[in-house]
Amino acid sequence: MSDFSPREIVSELDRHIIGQQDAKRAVAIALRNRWRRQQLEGEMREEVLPKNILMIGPTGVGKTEISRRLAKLANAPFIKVEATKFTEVGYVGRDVDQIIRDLLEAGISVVKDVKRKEVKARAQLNAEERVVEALVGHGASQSTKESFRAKLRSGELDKKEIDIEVADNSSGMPSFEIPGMPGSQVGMINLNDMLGKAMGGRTKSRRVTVEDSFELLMNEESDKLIDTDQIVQEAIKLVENDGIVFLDEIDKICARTERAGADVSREGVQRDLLPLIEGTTVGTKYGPVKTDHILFIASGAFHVAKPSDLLPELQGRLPIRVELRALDREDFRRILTETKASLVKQYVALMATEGLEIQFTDDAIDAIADIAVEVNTNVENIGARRLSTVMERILDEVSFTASDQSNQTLVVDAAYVREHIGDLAKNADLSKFIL
Ligand SMILES: Nc1ncnc2c1ncn2[C@@H]1O[C@H](COP(=O)(O)OP(=O)(O)OP(=O)(O)O)[C@@H](O)[C@H]1O
Repeated sequence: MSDFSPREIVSELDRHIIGQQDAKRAVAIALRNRWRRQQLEGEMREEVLPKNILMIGPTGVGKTEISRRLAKLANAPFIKVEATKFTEVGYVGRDVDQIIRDLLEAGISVVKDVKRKEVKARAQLNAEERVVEALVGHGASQSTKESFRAKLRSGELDKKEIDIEVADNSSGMPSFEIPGMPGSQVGMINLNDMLGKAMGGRTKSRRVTVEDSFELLMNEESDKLIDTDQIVQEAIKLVENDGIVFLDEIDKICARTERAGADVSREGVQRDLLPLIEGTTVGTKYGPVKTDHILFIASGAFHVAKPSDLLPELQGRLPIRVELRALDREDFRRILTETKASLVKQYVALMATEGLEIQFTDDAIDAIADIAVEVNTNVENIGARRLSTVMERILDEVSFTASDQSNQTLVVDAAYVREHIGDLAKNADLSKFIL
């Protein structure tokens, strides 16, 4: 859990996302409130529920990005789910609880990463010991071992091939799921695990170079040092207290009174989601997970349906409303140049690996922003996502030829941009396919 103040959270988000201050502010408060809750004791701590957020705004303006960055900042487990996934044909009560199971898997990865880092130094030593043994054999004297260890550390032996024993995870047995049974993973017997344990963990011998053996052995050694049960317990706690679920396209599961039929299932989805948001306990193969304090960020364009079309109970559970505005030309300019890993910076860095220096002039940035606005207006407004397709098109040729252009400099100016987009942007039919 991070102890950033709301102001610090916003300024951290500012490095990646242009504008949308209201949304940044709302998520910053939500995150800080979680920290505040953790400082409370006893009953009060349980009583304080998260103030879930409803983000309203067109596609591609930063709704997901803000939430994802927030989760990263807090090292919180995060998943994005399309609410409409549950209205697809064949839905028949598809398990919304799966959201929480997936979130727990995300939580387990977060905890595992942290633990792996903690034990890295020890795992490294253990892995080294195994490589030395593979090189000199069990019976070798301490002094032989030491001299090989020194050679190993100097990288002298990197290319030498050795045989190592690693765990054999392929049991030859296909894993299976029980189709049509929601929640079938709960308590499902994992045959692979069972067989693995019964046989005391099988190993197989592999011939690899010293260099490659390290990664294999490091993973194995760090997993040995980490207590799996402890990881699961910590992950469950992390998910319950810090988990964030991003529910996209919530407006698409609003029931519109005039079209009954298909909407029955939509309202059904809202009803299914409600307990998760209100707080329930979901069974997972690792144990029960309480959802009371998980933060839900719902989002939608709400072009047709309005937030007031949601079930009243759901409206009540999404008390914080923030609007994200459509992006304009100036925003596009700033997204291209000011964000930490902007597309422009990414292309410059990629081409630099080939020894080709690319310089974007100011008027090139203007031109790219203009084209993105043009195509968004004429074809379909997909927000900042348009920048990726436009940039890809402009740099298509140089991406192909960069390998033959080392030690050169390419200046991308407005003329270059126009030349490589040509009339595409003006031709709505063509742009539909290419941009
Ligand atoms: N305001 C912004 N600043 C910087 N980058 C942005 C901004 N808005 C969008 N982007 C970029 O555009 C892409 C799409 O944005 P994002 O996934 O946040 O869309 P969204 O608003 O969640 O839309 P949808 O509801 O369709 O998922 C991302 O790669 C993101 O980095």
